[in-house]
Amino acid sequence: MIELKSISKSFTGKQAVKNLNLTVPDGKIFGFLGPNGAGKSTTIKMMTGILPIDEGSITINGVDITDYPMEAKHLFGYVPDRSDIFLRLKGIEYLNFIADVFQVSKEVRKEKIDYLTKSFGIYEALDDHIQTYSHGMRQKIVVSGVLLHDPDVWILDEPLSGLDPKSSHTLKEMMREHAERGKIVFFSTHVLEVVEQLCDEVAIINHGRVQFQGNMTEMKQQFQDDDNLERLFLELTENE
Ligand SMILES: Nc1ncnc2c1ncn2[C@@H]1O[C@H](COP(=O)(O)OP(=O)(O)OP(=O)(O)O)[C@@H](O)[C@H]1O
Repeated sequence: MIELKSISKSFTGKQAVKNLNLTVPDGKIFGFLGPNGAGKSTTIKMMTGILPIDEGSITINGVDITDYPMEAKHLFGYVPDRSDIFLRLKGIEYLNFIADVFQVSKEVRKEKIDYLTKSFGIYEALDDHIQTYSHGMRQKIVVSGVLLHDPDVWILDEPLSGLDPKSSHTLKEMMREHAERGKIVFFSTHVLEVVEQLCDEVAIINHGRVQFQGNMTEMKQQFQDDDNLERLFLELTENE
């Protein structure tokens, strides 16, 4: 379970996240939906310990990210919204580096690297530098790195953007399998359709606050009953 308790974050006077509460249960694909600038990435950066939390606390499977950052970071894998990291490494060097950090054995890493990179169609590019990869290929190598060490909790910031339809389908299947194993898949998106297709549960964020949390049926009902949510719905569908 992931728990965010009354978290806030400001940037030079502007409050990006406001007293936000969220509980993400095990065994679910959980969508974090909101328009551009809603506060999704800022929240995710606090969940992953990249940004310090101004107020409030976050626990990942009971481990506080501020008090026990190393333990917490072993529990999750994170795909950032921008995948332009370690550009000077070759794809295979990056994956071996991640496998070393998370102490994945030689046999397991070979099998997983082969499986993941073949599934995402980047196996042939493993000896090239990440600098030469397209946005989608960079996304795929980062996703492969996360899945390589098999973390219980997946935290994915706009994971499907930039993926071709086949890889997008592959990743969605992997997300479903992970949730079916009782684990957490938490991902952000500004595309309502993705949430409708994929999620068991959703939280809708706007102007740094959670506007709604529930399952798909409840979400549709709320969209009909609530004028503010209906306006937000129109904003979200405009992006599709
Ligand atoms: N480093 C920063 N410095 C100043 N303001 C920031 C910073 N990061 C985010 N913000 C502001 O905080 C607000 C929330 O941004 P955030 O990136 O969390 O939104 P988002 O929901 O992830 O949007 P998108 O879908 O466009 O990625 C925005 O108004 C943004 O301009």
